[in-house]
Parts: sequence; structure tokens; C-alpha cells
Amino acid sequence: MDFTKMQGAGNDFILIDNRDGRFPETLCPRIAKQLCRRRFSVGADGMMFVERPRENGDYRMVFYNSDGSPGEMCGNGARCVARYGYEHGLAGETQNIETTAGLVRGRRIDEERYRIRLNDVSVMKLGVKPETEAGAEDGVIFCDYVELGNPGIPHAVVEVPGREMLAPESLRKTAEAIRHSPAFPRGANVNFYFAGDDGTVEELTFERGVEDFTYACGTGTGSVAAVLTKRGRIGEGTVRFHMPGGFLDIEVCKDRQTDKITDLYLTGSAVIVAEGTAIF
Ligand SMILES: N[C@H](CCC[C@H](N)C(=O)O)C(=O)O
Repeated sequence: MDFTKMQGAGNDFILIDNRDGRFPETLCPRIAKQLCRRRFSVGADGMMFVERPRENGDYRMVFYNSDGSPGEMCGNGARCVARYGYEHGLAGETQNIETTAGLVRGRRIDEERYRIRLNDVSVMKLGVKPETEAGAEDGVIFCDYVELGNPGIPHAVVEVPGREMLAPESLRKTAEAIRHSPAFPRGANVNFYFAGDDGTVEELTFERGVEDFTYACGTGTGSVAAVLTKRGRIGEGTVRFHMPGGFLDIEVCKDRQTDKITDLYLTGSAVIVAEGTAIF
């Protein structure tokens, strides 16, 4: 099967054009699980099938995590698929991408940079206690919870007091406890962040469905930006988020009267790594 491998800030994906419906929905989770397996196959954090639109979008993206579980949306994936869509003539410089979480608008900035409008914040809970299994010593007292879109992709947001704390090995236990906390019935991606005095933010995300830290997470970055806005820590404009795979920019737009977020735009690189044929 022909595939394209792409990455955005080191969050990597396998794309398959399924506009002719060759791969039935029942088979897609298995294909994703097999092809995403690192060392044994192509390897990626997630997989996207490009499908014919069901409503009035240019096309539809169906996302699976590397363990074969479905994801409602993927910010970096949507940016990559926007480049794929543009370069394969599925849409122009601006495009409408159908996702499970709702319609996402994409825009080409230049050859390697793509921007999407993230789905609206549908749920925001500040100061949630992520109850963990009895006796679990996770050390986290409170976190924030955000969903973007409907059904929204679930994100827990956790501030750490120092940038040196953003180390996968020291955060793994905490991440796994929050990821599986009964407080989040659909599970959660867990985004740790440190907001520096220079206006930049550093972030490290543990992803549901990958069950590990990834190099970047677009909807996670948008969720952290939504929390920082709600908490009055950032205003309107663009904030740069640094992560293991590079950086992503989030532009926050607010309604002047209500002070509510109207739009969150995610911009970053969308790189084509390879095109090839995978054996399934
Ligand atoms: N990396 C993604 C999110 C993948 C979705 C996934 N981990 C899930 O919770 O289903 C992003 O850039 O937004």
C-alpha cells in the first residue's frame, strides 16, 4: 500500500489516500497499529486516512493513534494533511478539513509551514483533582482539563514550577496516572508546561494512544494556550511553544466585549519525509 510519511515538529504520521474507499473502516485500526510500530514497520505516532468528504469539506481526515485507537482530531496531523491536500490538488491554499471533532480550516503559509484553526474550546475545567488509583503517589494535586471540538480531544494541562522538571523520565509516572485517571472517562493526553518570564512556553506531552511522550502535540499546545488565556497569563497574539521536536506557534484571538477566546490558530512546519510502499 502506498503511503506518505510526514512530520510536524517531530510529531510523525503515516498518510494513506483512501478516497476510493479501498480500505474499509473495520480494517483501518489494524493497518494503523501495524504500520506505526517502530523498528518493525514504518513507525509513527499516528496514522491518517484521507477520505472523501461527507459534508461540505474538501476532504475528510480519519485519525488513528499508533496503538490503533481512534483520535477525534490531531493538530499536527491536520497541518500535515493540509500540505498533502494542497500538493495533491485536493484543495487550494485555504481548505476545509472534516474531522471527527468538527471542521478544521487549514492554510498554506509557505512551502513548509501550514496553519490550522483548532476546533473551538468545548470544555474547560480549571483545578480538577485527577483522582488516581488508591495509593498512587503521583505528586500532582490539581490540573486543568480542556476539550477542543465536539466530541473533543481530551487534554489535561499541568504546570511545572521549573523548566528542568520537563524530563520524560521524571514525569512518566505522573503522566500515566493522569492519563488513566477515572476523572477523565475517555482518558486524557497530558500536557506539562513551564511558562517562562520571556513570554515563551516549554511543553512536554504524554499522548493517549501512543502511551508515551511525543516530540510535539498540536491540540495539546492549543489546550495549554487556552488555559493560559483563561488564567490571564497570556493576552491576544502569538505565543511560541518550545518542545522536544522544535516549536509551534499559537495565535489567540479574543472577543473584545466578552473577553472569550474566538479562535486558536496553530502554525508550524509540515515536512514530507518519504513516499513509499508498505507491506501489510
Ligand atoms: N498529536 C496530536 C494529537 C493526537 C491525538 C491522540 N493522542 C488522542 O488523544 O487520540 C496533535 O498534534 O494534536
